[in-house]
Amino acid sequence: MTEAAARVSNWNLPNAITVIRILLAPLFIWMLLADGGADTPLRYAAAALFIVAIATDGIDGHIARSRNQVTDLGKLLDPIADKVLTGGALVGLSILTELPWWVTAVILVREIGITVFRFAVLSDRVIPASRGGKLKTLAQSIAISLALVPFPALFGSWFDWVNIVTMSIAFILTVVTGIDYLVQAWRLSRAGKSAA
Ligand SMILES: O=P(O)(O)OC[C@H](O)CO
Repeated sequence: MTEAAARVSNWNLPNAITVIRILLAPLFIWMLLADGGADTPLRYAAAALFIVAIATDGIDGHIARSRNQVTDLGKLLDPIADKVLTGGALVGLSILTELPWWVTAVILVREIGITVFRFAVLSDRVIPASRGGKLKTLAQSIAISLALVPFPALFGSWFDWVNIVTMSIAFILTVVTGIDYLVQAWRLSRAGKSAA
């Protein structure tokens, strides 16, 4: 744990917002699947809840920095909250057959992999989200938000292409930033071996 982060209490507003984001995920997934994904008010409500919950990602980080309430717990929990929400949405969309399972599987393997990596090195250091990781989460959030609102039913099937393009960008960024973390992990393990 870093010394500065160790002095700040974990009981603070930014961490509370992050925990609320995690707790909202099961409700969101239930709302998405309850009507079988049909174009009903519940589907729109699920999309709205996802957008509000994922938007707080920037808010908790901003509050933490502006109030000097950055904690190691927050650095660890924040990416987990994002992954619970985005992962839940991707699994939900695949269950509804609106997104191929292989896309969801590759993204989940990357997201779970980096989380395991974060916990594996926890005794040495906390690995915060990289710039690339933040950009990837933004791209995923946009792609998933667009996929959750049944835009093709509203505006026509050309909107399917908007979904394919935005999800492809999110997918590529997910894989590229995942490889970047793998390189980091490899460098860390080499540094550890040469220090031993
Ligand atoms: O790619 P990660 O695991 O660093 O996650 C990035 C975070 O979700 C950004 O808030």
